[in-house]
Amino acid sequence: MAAPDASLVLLEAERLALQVGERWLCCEFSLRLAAGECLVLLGPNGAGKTTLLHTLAGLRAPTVGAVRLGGRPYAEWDSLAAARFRGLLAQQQPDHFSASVLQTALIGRHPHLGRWGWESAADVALARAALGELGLADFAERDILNLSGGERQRVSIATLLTQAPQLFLLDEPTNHLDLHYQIAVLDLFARLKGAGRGVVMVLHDINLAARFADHVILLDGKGGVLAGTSAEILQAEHLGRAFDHPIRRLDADGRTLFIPD
Ligand SMILES: Nc1ncnc2c1ncn2[C@@H]1O[C@H](COP(=O)(O)OP(=O)(O)OP(=O)(O)O)[C@@H](O)[C@H]1O
Repeated sequence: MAAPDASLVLLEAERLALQVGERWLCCEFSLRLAAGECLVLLGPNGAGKTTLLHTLAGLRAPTVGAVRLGGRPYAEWDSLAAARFRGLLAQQQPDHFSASVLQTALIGRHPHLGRWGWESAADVALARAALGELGLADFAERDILNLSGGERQRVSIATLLTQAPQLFLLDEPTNHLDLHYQIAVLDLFARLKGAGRGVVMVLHDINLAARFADHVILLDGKGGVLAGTSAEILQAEHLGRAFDHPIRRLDADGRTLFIPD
């Protein structure tokens, strides 16, 4: 794999603040994600993680401040070019119609297709390879309406891999996944990060955040934000305050673990 070009800034947010209705989800903060880095968004239910992720994805405008993708505001991006640069794994997949797993994974190629929109043999090969990465090689002809929750989540991740963006924005990527696939999926994104991609993900598991994050943004659900390196933010005191529950830090075999008291 090529060494990451850390000088390439994939995503920046400057003096960002977000409001929904009358409520401020977060006060002003800034972030900068370079190629080869992983940022994890943490916080209690309703704190604003998905809203922040969607703002970083350019799906909604910030209330205050600016977001830049690859150095340019979203307004200066053509939507297809932006879809080739950043891809979003949404929290839920609204499936209304039958489609095969392979057809679904191929949706990831849409931003790359030419004028007539036909997928080539190379596109199909990419989709099949992505399904293989997620342990779905034998699922290509299955109907997405008949999959288990974890299988459907893996198809969504395969679709995002098929899209092959520079920057991955993941809303709870471990949703519905068993222990094996939680680690397998996060290891996969760690490898992509090592190859120079960027990763921003919402997680609920503090220990997975400790294992995979370089940077953390911790929302406390009352408008407060802590942003910094993983070591700076993942401290029992900060976490306990944000989650409104005492949390203890344990160090075992060179690993840090956080457990609720
Ligand atoms: N369009 C909207 N109008 C009003 N309130 C909204 C809107 N969108 C989101 N909210 C509220 O904003 C808050 C933040 O929602 P968000 O989905 O970003 O939280 P979250 O941190 O991702 O939560 P969870 O951990 O439960 O997924 C919630 O209280 C939600 O009800």
